[in-house]
Amino acid sequence: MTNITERYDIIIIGTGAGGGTLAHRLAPTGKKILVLERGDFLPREKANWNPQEVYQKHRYHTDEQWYDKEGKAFKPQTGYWVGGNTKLYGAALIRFRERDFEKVIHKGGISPEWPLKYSDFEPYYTQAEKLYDVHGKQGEDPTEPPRSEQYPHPPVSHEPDMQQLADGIRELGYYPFHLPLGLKLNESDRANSPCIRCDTFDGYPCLVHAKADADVNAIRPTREKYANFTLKTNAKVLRLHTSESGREITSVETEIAGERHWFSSDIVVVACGSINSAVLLLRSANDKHPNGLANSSDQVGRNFMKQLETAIVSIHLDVNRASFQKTIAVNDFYWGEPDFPYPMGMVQNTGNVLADMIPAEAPPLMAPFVKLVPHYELHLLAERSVGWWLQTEDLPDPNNRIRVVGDNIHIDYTLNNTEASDRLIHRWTSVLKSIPNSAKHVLPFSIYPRTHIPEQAVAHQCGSCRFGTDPKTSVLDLNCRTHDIDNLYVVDSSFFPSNSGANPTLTIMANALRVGELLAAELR
Ligand SMILES: Cc1cc2nc3c(=O)[nH]c(=O)nc-3n(C[C@H](O)[C@H](O)[C@H](O)COP(=O)(O)OP(=O)(O)OC[C@H]3O[C@@H](n4cnc5c(N)ncnc54)[C@H](O)[C@@H]3O)c2cc1C
Repeated sequence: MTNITERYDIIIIGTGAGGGTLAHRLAPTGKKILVLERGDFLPREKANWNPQEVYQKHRYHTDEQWYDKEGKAFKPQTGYWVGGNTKLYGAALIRFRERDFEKVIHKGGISPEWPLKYSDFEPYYTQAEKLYDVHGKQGEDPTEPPRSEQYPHPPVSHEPDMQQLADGIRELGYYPFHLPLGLKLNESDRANSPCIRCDTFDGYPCLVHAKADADVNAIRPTREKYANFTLKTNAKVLRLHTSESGREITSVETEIAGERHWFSSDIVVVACGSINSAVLLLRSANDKHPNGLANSSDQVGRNFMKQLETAIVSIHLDVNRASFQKTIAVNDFYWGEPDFPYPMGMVQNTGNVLADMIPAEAPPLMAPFVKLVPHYELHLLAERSVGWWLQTEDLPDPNNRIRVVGDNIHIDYTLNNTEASDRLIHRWTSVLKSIPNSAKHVLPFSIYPRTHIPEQAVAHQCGSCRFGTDPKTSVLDLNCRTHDIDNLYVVDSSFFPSNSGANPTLTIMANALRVGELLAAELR
């Protein structure tokens, strides 16, 4: 028998893009909200911007060990903080394309139709862009979906060397556009701008809190303003318990400072990120739900996706003087090209390549070189680099799944749709090689080492509890409520039926605002 420590109207587990945004949306209802977050506030310290600490020592990643499909242990590149993975994200906040919500034939299979369409998400994309300070420019990207409003902020400008590169790409007939980014930048008043356009952005926490993340933009302002909002940090939820009928969650078992607490509420929202949400449901198995909570369909944990990701570095003779390099994106190959009529994905800058990042991220082609050269040469290499990030949609496969074995988390994942990704790498490399020599960075003998992003990079994780109308093939209904348990919701990247080739987080935030509106009406 458990003693309920405290009772609330709603409990939200996790403070990332899903949970943090939902909490922000629901606080004005005046309902008693408890947010449980296993991490702490990420410390503000000089190490936030230290590439050695961040990229080589993984200072802000968990020490946990997970297991791949062969049972081999690996350290996941994920962090447990207030704000979740948005503390470290690159803040590229981009809408899915209209066709991403439809059934799409890929070279490697089928990306299924979503039960809701772009038009259902559009108003919430608009709200999410405002909440997360998105800077962008309409009319540059030929694949962009219709918008009801302009971007809330002007695009983040290209610095001169990046502008030259964008011009060179455009001269070839492509459409480079300003990457939509969530940050607090005022380019017309740089002296008072919170964002200083630094070279430590993508993958780094922001020391000056100028990145628009779920901690700074959602959780902190909510905590300051609303007395009905309670945040407990270092509060790891271990298990959800149900009533005898199995139809309601009756308590949320949580470990805080080594002690067990049981909280209860009318509504419980799981927002632990796609992997940990599935893990929590699976770990909470009981007599009524022997395969895990909300898992009568055997779909919890399945259809896990994370995109095919490749980093390419172009190295040139001239120094790249740009301080904040993550500004260019290209979608010309998003839906394929005439002789490859299948989606290939998106290209964007990675942000800066710094000397201390190279040993950690060294592409195979560079690895032997990196071992041999002293730091000074690495520095010369880094300052002549431009980083590119290529991402291609992976397709839902029931065998790509999250499992819990004993206490351990297993990620059974096999890459698919690889031909489309290979094609994108090949095409982008050929574009870089063809940029007219007038573009400062590109010389005929530029080299293009690349690395496939490995399994431990689970940044774009999604899809382990997909939403749908059929309880036999989906875990959540269209409101992200579990089909099996009346007061249980999952509001994070888990709900995606497919992944798209775009970055996932704006869609996670928009969905949290959509579900928040429904819950606010229900709680009234
Ligand atoms: C280096 C990096 C760069 C990225 N760049 C981009 C980008 O440019 N654009 C983009 O769109 N996306 C980017 N992403 C991905 C983005 O961060 C995620 O899509 C997003 O954070 C997912 O939101 P979420 O709410 O699903 O999960 P998360 O943000 O991971 O939040 C989950 C939260 O739940 C908490 N939690 C987990 N388990 C428990 C538990 N048992 N009890 C209590 N709390 C728990 C976690 O601590 C965390 O706070 C990037 C990610 C990384 C790591």
